Amino acid sequence: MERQPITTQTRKLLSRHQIALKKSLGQNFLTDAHVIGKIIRSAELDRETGVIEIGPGIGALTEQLAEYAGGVVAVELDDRLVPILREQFQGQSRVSIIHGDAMKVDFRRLIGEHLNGLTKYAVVANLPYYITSPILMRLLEERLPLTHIVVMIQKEVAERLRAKPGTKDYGSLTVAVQYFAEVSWVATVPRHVFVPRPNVDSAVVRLSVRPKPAVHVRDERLFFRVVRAAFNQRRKTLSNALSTLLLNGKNKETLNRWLEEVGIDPRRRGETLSLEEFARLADGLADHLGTKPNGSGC
Ligand SMILES: C[S@@+](CC[C@H](N)C(=O)[O-])C[C@H]1O[C@@H](n2cnc3c(N)ncnc32)[C@H](O)[C@@H]1O
Repeated sequence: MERQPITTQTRKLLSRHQIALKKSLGQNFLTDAHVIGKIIRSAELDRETGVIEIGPGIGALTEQLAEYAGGVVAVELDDRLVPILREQFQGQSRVSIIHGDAMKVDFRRLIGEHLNGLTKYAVVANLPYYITSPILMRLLEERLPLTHIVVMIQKEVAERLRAKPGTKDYGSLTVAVQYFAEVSWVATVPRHVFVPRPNVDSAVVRLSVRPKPAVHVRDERLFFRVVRAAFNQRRKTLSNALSTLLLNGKNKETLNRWLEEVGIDPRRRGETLSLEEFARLADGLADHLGTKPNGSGC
């Protein structure tokens, strides 16, 4: 019922401002109030929660975030949309519109400047799909004070985030995201609720950020190097994939012995390893290669 008005509103607004949407900026605007409702409910907002929104577009989601959250900082890259947003939220002290690139802005500073005094922080967004993986990794790796992230992303990528070992969707993004957060599926979203309609279906997922990573590792950098190496050459055995990376292909026998020491069969493929096994493997290798203090991961 409510779909028609939002679609009409969106089209009218864009045409009034003579804005042709840019595919290169991932501009597919959400026009379904029910889907917006699902995102909002999953975000569990209250007046103590500050929200960072990435890519507010013309503000359909922003409006609802402002209704329920204690404050909203919305970061939009397209300079044609920023004045429309500023006009729309004029006089609403809880909403700050920032013109900037979500891959570059200093989120910690935005929280300090615009969401000061709130006690919880979340990211809620219908993401521009071309930055999905790097922005999620950025948000998680920087260890921002976020309790959760609720995002609409391409369904295919959402499947990768929640994948289990040994499946085709399981990859380095899965391991990295599940290391930092617990992933839950909120909703599958068909392509027809967007203007313009994208070529793929979408999904809303919630990442509940873990107070501590899912597994303890002694050298986080090495852990992520091992994960990347294992998936870079998915069809290779661990023995082959890791010896290329860690030992320039030399000393495969030594590496096999190290793998066996931690109870991992060198003939296995990396894509079959659970997070716990990757952690055990990385810690075992750290014993032989030396460790570095834990710092930024991937
Ligand atoms: C999928 S649309 C979502 C729009 C709106 N939130 C909605 O749900 O209808 C993505 C938005 O992100 C903006 N965007 C694209 N790249 C961005 C970036 N690097 N930083 C911030 N915003 C970006 C686009 O201009 C667009 O407004």
